[in-house]
Amino acid sequence: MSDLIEGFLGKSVEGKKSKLPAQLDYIQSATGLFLGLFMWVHMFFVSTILISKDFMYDVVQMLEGSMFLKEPQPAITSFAVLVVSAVFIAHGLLAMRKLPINFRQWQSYRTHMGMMNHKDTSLWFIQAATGFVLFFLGSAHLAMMFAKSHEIGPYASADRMYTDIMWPFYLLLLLAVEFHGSIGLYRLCVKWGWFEGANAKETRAKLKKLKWAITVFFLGLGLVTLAAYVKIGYEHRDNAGERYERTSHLELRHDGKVKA
Ligand code: HEM
Ligand code: HEM
Repeated sequence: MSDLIEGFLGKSVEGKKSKLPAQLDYIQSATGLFLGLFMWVHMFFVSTILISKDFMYDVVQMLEGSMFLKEPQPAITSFAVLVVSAVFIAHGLLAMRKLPINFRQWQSYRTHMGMMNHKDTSLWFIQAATGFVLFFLGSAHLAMMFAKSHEIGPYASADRMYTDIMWPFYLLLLLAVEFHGSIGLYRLCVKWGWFEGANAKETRAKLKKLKWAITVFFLGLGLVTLAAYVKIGYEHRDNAGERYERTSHLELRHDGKVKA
């Protein structure tokens, strides 16, 4: 009954407003923070190809449990994808509350943005637009990684980029996620007053510089990594589909021994 009254009047029987919007905002920030930090770790894993094919191969095997299991299990990757997807979906659903949903709201936002000419308001626009792109491309990537977790490796990933012509998809995803993620983390710091210190204005200027440095670093790293996969895919084009074999046969086994 009390739900019904609140549903009609927007207030509880005692006249209090629901705490739910604030709680939803909190969950949105927490999921955003998780995804933002996950993407940093993810970019380091993916860019191991820049060190060597063997190194990327070893890292993939390790993430598939080679240190503990007799045989590496790609199902572990699929499980990790499910966990990340759950957070991704929760974040996307909650974020949708913030998007202008009809022409009137959209017009009003644009007018305010133009009149205020305030950089942080314009940043929100970039975040909403890149979030919309991520909704499609991010979901497709996660579905692909879930279904093809056994096809991750120096050759399998590179063949996907070049022979399966997935590099334009990854280029768009990379641009969207890097801008969205670093703007998001910056906005999180401002929103919750993290690292505020004595002079909030000064901190905001510093945070903004840091945000740009992080965007440039991860975008640069991502582009070089993408180029490396495309190059390997191009060189491997006549043997696309063939799996990578380690060049040196030193391998750390699940029992802790080194196999030659
Ligand atoms: C389904 C795809 C996604 C959509 C639709 C989406 C959309 C949004 C929107 C509209 C906001 C601004 C919310 C506000 O003004 O309060 C936001 C915030 C944020 N997003 Fe996303 N996003 C998505 C995926 C991601 C991913 C993959 C990351 C990781 C890089 C991420 C990280 C963040 C962060 C850190 C925030 C700041 C949270 C806050 O202000 O409370 N998002 N997202
Ligand atoms: C547990 C979940 C995830 C796994 C296992 C995973 C795995 C991978 C792998 C193996 C690649 C290399 C290319 C390939 O083999 O196709 C890759 C690239 C990429 N992923 Fe993910 N990914 C995950 C989540 C995400 C999420 C949530 C996003 C952002 C929405 C994302 C964005 C990207 C981007 C932008 C690239 C290209 C990076 C570059 O070339 O520099 N990934 N991912």
